[in-house]
Amino acid sequence: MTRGNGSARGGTPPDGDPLVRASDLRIDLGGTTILDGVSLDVDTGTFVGLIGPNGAGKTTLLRALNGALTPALGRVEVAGERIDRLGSKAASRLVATVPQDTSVSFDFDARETVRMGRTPHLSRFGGWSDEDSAAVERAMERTDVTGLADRAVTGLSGGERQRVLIARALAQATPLLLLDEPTASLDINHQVRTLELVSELVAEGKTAVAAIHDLNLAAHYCDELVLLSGGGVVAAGPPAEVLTEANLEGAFDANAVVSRHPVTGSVYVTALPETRAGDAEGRVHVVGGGGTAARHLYLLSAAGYDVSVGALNEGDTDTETARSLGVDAVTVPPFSSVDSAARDAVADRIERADCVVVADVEVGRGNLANLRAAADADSLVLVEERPFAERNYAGTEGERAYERLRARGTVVSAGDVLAAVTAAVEGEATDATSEERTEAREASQSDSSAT
Ligand SMILES: Nc1ncnc2c1ncn2[C@@H]1O[C@H](COP(=O)(O)OP(=O)(O)OP(=O)(O)O)[C@@H](O)[C@H]1O
Repeated sequence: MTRGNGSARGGTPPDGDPLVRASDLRIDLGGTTILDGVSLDVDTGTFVGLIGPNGAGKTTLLRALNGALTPALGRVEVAGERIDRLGSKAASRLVATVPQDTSVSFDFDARETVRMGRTPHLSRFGGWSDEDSAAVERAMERTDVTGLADRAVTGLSGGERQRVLIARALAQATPLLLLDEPTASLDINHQVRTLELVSELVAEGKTAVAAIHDLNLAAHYCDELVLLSGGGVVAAGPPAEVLTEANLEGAFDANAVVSRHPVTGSVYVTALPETRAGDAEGRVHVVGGGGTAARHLYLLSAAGYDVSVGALNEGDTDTETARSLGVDAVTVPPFSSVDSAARDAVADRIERADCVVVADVEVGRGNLANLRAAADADSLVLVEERPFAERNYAGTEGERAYERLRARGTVVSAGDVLAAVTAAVEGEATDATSEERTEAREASQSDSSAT
């Protein structure tokens, strides 16, 4: 992107330039360098999320972007203007900030607080126009604080006060909106409503930069993320490029699994608790799919078992979980059925396993090969969250295969899998006799060869 030479007119950057350009910033506070070598371009009409661990410098960067802090090196331009060289009124027409700390010392009511947002637009004589009043009422409606208008802000809850301060920033009608932890004190409904509102404003042409701790909200709502850590930018770009397991481990020192949210499709981060690898010994193969195996893969791996899973389709959430846990996954391409190579690979895993777990899978054609293969297991644990009798698989091949497994496996609920596997691996018998196992295996083999 080339740099323009012209200066801003009415909050618009010179042609083709980003609205915000921070170049090679170094920021020192209290004699310590907090950020160094930080550069950031934010195009008009984008919603950028600043993420990073506590103390990474998100607030510090926002304060540099609004001109409250002057960098030791580098510069911040908003709409082509050096923000630290503008007078406060001119800067306040370009940038509105919703601070992290919403405590206020003044005893205004909510409407008066929102009206403060209009100050940079008032004439020298303080004339108050219909447009100013309309901007205040509109900002209060959009942040759902009209009902609080006459309440003293000091008497509002933290979340209510935060929404009033967002309204004040909206009333300021600036091209750039900076928000420091805008959802920190909000209930789940107002978290979503606030970020939906920011998204709407961005769709209408505003530009927003927000420090957001909740990585999943950030991934869902922001166009781009900037990951700060160790005094600099570790990664920047679309959420899927920034929220990788390697980046999260490097920046947060956290063990996290990155997948897609099953409902929204957004990148989804699950932080896993710090687990010391358990000392369980043995091999466990899991049959799953569609997320049914994920929890078992995690718990069995954490317990110390050598875990394999499959066959799964590439792209299945269980495949992604297996990959991030380092679990051996037998896979086939998306939407493909289990081919002979995968069948052999699964048979090999099952033969070597001390126990096979069949997750609460859909019993149907997609899993038929896996269910039949599981019949060869010496020790079998079946997970049933819904009673089998309530499922309507009457007469299908899947049901026949599954019934054979049931005849010889231990049926448990999802929470009991680890205990059942441990009992099985340590040699405590499943509730089927060896005679039943042999019969089931023979029936399974004759069934397989018939199809
Ligand atoms: N006035 C100051 N003097 C010295 N150090 C400061 C000052 N203000 C902030 N810091 C330090 O700068 C670092 C960055 O702080 P900052 O508040 O920007 O981080 P943050 O990423 O917003 O953190 P959090 O997620 O906890 O809100 C911290 O180590 C903080 O202690």
